[in-house]
Amino acid sequence: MRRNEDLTLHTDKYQINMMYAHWKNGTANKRCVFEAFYRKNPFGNGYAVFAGLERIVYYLQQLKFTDADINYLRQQEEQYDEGFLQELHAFRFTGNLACVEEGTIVFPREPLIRVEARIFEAHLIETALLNFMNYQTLIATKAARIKQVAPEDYFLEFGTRRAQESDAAIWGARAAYLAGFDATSNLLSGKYFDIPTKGTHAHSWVQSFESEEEAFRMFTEALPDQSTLLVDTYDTLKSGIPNAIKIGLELKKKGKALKGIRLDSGDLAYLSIKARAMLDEAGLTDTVIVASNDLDEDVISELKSQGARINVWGVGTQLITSAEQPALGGVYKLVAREEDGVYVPTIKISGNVEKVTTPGFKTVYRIINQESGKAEADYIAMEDEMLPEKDLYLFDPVDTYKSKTIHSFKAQKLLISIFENGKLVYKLPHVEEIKVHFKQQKQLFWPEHMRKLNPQTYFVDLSEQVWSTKMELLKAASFKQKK
Ligand SMILES: Nc1ncnc2c1ncn2[C@@H]1O[C@H](COP(=O)(O)OP(=O)(O)OP(=O)(O)O)[C@@H](O)[C@H]1O
Ligand SMILES: O=P(O)(O)OC[C@H]1O[C@H](OP(=O)(O)OP(=O)(O)O)[C@H](O)[C@@H]1O
Ligand SMILES: O=C(O)c1cccnc1
Repeated sequence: MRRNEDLTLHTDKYQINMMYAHWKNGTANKRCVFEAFYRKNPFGNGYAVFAGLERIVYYLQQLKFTDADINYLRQQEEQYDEGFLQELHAFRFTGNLACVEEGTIVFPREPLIRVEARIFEAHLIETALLNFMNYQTLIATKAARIKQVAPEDYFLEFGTRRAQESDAAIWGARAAYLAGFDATSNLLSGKYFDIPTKGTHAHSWVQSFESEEEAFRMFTEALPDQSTLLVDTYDTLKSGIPNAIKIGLELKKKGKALKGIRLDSGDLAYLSIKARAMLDEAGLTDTVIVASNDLDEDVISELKSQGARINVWGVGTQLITSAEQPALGGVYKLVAREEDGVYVPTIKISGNVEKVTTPGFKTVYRIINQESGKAEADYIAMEDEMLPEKDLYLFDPVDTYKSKTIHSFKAQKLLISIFENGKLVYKLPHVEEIKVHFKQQKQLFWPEHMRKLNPQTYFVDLSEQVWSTKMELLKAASFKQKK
C-alpha cells in the first residue's frame, strides 16, 4: 500500500548537506518555522484547489533512514562524518505540521503548509512536500476549471497512458476526482482511494473483429448492462452510429439498454448533434454521448457554445500532464528561527518585490462577511495574534491606502494541525468528504473570483503586525546593505 512507500531519500542532496553542516556546527536542534506557498495562480485562474496532504501524511509517517539508505549516503559523500550517519538511524519527524485541508480553495502567497520543527528535520522534508503539493494542487485546479465549464455533465479522467509516470497518474486521478471529476479509468487509483471507475473500449476491440457490427454485438453480449460503444473506428455517421443503434435496439428487445456511444475524432459538436438525432429517432433516448480527444476546458466550453449534445466528457492528456502549465511553482521558505528560546522572524529579500518573503510565525484566516456569507479576503496574522471581535481593518499590503473595515465577520482558520510533536493528530478524510468540502468552498466566493477568464483578484491581506514586521526587516536589510 502506498502509505508504506520508502521515500526518505526522495529529497535533494543539498538538504542532506545542510543537515550535515548543522550537525557539524551543533545547530541541528535549533527550531525554525517554514511555510510552503505559491506565488501565482496557474492557467490565469483566480484560485487554486489545495491537494497533496494525504500523501504528505503517509510520507512523514514512513520517514526513517534504512541501513541501505545510510550506506548509500556514505558512498555518495565521503565528507559525511560517521557520527552524522549514525545519527540518521534515529531520525524521525518529531515536529509540528499545520496544513490547509485538501479541497480548500487557496490563493497566492498565503501559507498552505507550515512546518515548525528542528531545522535538521525541516530541511529534509522540503523537497517531498513541495513535490506532492505542487503537482496535486496543479491537477486539482485544472480539474476544477474543466468541470466548471459544464457543471451538470459527467467527467471521466482518462489520463493514465499519457501521464508523467505512474505516481502522477494515480495521485493525479485522485486530485481530479476531489476537484469535480466523477470517475477515473485508473483501477489502481480507484482501489487505493475508493474512487468510482469507468471504462468503454478501444478502437483495437473493433479492429479485432471482421466487422464493426460483430464487435459491438460481442461487447454488449459480454457487458450488457454497461456498454458504451466507440463509434469512430471506420465512419462515425455511416457505420459506427447505425451499427450502435442496431445493437441498441437488439438490447432493448432483451429488456436491456445501450448505455452510451463514444465519439473520439472529427467535429465533436457536429457529430454529437447528428448522433443525438439518430439515437432519438431510433427511440434510444437514454443512450448517452461520450466524447474524448484531447479535450480541455477551452475546447469543452467551445463545444458547449456550438450546441454539442455531449453528456459525458473523457479527459486525459491535457488534464493529467497539466499541458498548458506544467508547474505550480510552490516554494518553501524560512519565516522564523529560534534565538535564545524565542522565535525571531526572518526575511528573504529579492529585487523582485513579488519574491520578498513575509516574515514571522504566522497563520491565515478566511474572513467571511456575516451579512453576505461570502469570503471577503484571506488575512495573514501572527500565530499568537488576537483578532478583533468585530471591525477588522483590511488594507492592501502594497497600495496600503486601499483599505476597508469589515464590521461583522467570521474568521476561519485555514491551517489545521496535522502533526504535533511528530504525532498524527488529524483524521484523514475520505476523498468523498474532500469532494463535499470543495463544493462548499465554491459557495463561499463571489463568481467574479471564480470565473475562468480574467477573474477578479481575491485579496490576501496582512495584519498590521505582520505588515510592520515585514517593513522593519526590509528597512534593516537595506540599512545593512548600505553600510
Ligand atoms: N467542433 C469543434 N470545435 C472546436 N474544437 C473541436 C471541435 N471538434 C473537435 N475539436 C477538437 O479539435 C482538436 C483536433 O481535432 P481534429 O479533428 O483535428 O483531430 P482528430 O479528429 O483526432 O483527427 P482525425 O479525424 O484525423 O483523427 C481536438 O482537441 C478536438 O477535441
Ligand atoms: O485524448 P485524451 O484527452 O488524452 O484522452 C484519452 C485518449 O486515449 C484514448 O486514445 P488512444 O488513441 O490512446 O487509444 P484508443 O484506441 O482507445 O482510442 C482515448 O480514445 C482518448 O482519445
Ligand atoms: O474507457 C475509455 O474509453 C478510455 C480509457 C482510457 C483512455 N481512453 C479511453
